[in-house]
Amino acid sequence: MTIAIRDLDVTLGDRKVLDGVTLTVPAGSWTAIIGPNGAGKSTLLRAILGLRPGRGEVTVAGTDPRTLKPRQRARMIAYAPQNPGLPAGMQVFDYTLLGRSPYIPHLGREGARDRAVAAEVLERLDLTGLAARPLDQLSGGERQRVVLARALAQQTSVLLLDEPTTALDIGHQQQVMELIDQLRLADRLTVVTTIHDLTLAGQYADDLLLLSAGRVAAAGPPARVLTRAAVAEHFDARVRVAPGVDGRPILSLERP
Ligand SMILES: Nc1ncnc2c1ncn2[C@@H]1O[C@H](COP(=O)(O)OP(=O)(O)OP(=O)(O)O)[C@@H](O)[C@H]1O
Repeated sequence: MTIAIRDLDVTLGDRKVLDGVTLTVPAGSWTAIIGPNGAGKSTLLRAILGLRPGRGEVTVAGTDPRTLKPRQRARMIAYAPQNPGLPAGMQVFDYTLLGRSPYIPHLGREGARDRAVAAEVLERLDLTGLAARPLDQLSGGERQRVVLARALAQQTSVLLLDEPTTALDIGHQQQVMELIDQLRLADRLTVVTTIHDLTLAGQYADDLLLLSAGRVAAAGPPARVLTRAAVAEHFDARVRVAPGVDGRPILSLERP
């Protein structure tokens, strides 16, 4: 499913948080939204979900998500927020099963297939051993993977992930990014993630969108967007940028 945004303005309170944002994410591709704190990255993800009113065009597979009922939307788009409120006391397995809600009839119960999907997702995220653990007894990184598990259990064609790797150790970062990439290739998922680790973003995404103060500062393949000058200008950081083995940029901080 292709995501298309044209000239999107979003105002929150009295601030214009997104200003004339245009973005196309072709079906089956991965775009990472990067930018400094407060640039509008999470707001843009929520706009793709149809949860941020704004002026301009937003479509997912030709449909404006703002016109969808929550259940319809949840069958099309899965969203893993940055810091979701987790129901304390609920077990990991039951929380993951919530991802199946859009497929369970009203007043109905989940079926064997729903339980199988939840179990499989937990297995792929290395969480099977935690299935019976209450959510309030998880580490930050475990919690983050459980939120992703719930989103993956929705089995949608579009996956929106807000900072999916921030709390993860390097091994789990790699595992999560590889898993997202495998799912994308196997099921032709369209993926949009916000991400602060610029090298990680550049290693996995087809395209990067650099937001700065609500505007698109640069967009395109990682090597074109992640330049020393752009990082200096928009993040106020000094970095060295070198091409990795596959030509994708590797950034390292330089001490001033
Ligand atoms: N409900 C709101 N009302 C008013 N301003 C808001 C609201 N939500 C977010 N903002 C402001 O909008 C701007 C963009 O916020 P957003 O969360 O989209 O940034 P971000 O790029 O995801 O930041 P970060 O990297 O820190 O997560 C920020 O300045 C924030 O303070």
